[in-house]
Amino acid sequence: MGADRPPRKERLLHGWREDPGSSAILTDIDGTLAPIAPTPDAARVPGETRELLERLSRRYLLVAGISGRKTEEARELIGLDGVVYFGNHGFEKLVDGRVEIIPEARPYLERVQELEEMARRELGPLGAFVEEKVITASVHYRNVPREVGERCVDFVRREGERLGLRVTVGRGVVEARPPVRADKGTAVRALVEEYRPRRALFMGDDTTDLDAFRELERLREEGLLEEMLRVGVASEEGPPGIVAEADLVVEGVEGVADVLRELASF
Ligand SMILES: O=P(O)(O)OC[C@H]1O[C@H](O[C@H]2O[C@H](CO)[C@@H](O)[C@H](O)[C@H]2O)[C@H](O)[C@@H](O)[C@@H]1O
Repeated sequence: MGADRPPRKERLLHGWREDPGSSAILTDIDGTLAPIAPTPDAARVPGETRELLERLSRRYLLVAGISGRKTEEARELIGLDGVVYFGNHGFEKLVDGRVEIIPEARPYLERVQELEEMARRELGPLGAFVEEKVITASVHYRNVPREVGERCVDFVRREGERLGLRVTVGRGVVEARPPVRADKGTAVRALVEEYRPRRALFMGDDTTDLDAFRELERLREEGLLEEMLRVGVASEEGPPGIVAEADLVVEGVEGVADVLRELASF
């Protein structure tokens, strides 16, 4: 019997392929769709991945990009109108072509700006890159020596805490955000409540993607989803939870492309 069983990936994706009209495909972008690049502006979503997403967005109930990037950049990277976009780790979404920041986060705008400016002054001269993101702050240390990277993390942790912000560490980046209940998990919940899929999957590679994984599980426990799937993208840099909490582990963006091909093979 074992020999005739379809491979694990195929079995796990069966429900999605059989019933695309009730199925949601939710995905992170950097490190999941787009290979990690030395700098944020050098990242690209491969052409084949975009074509697959385009086909999927026409067939499935929902395809959404839920990114740590600013929403406009998430939109630009995927480049498809048929996809729904959330940016800044769930603090923003694209509504009718306009970016909406969640209202609870607005009172923290100045503090995030303050942190960004301090980081630019203190860490910029050491080679760190401070991305301009408005409602969250990201200090990139991929291209600096290890000790400078540690200094970036310490600095953002210390100053972020002083300003009352929440700090997370990702792949070559330390980020600060308003301490309100918004993350990739709240974005997943909002989409499930709006589109009412029977099943939803999320694909991700980094720290803030774990919020989406955990929310999917809660949604299934609450009965809002019949089925869910957490696709973890393994990498040397990613947090261990991405593999430990995933139902399906794939290797890098090539593994993600395989999942998309499988979902698109109808
Ligand atoms: O949630 P995501 O869509 O994965 O966004 C997470 C962060 O991605 C970007 O930074 C990462 O990708 C860069 C390009 O490959 C890389 O140079 C950097 O080291 C990574 O951390 C983006 O620039 C950040 O704003 C996102 O938060």
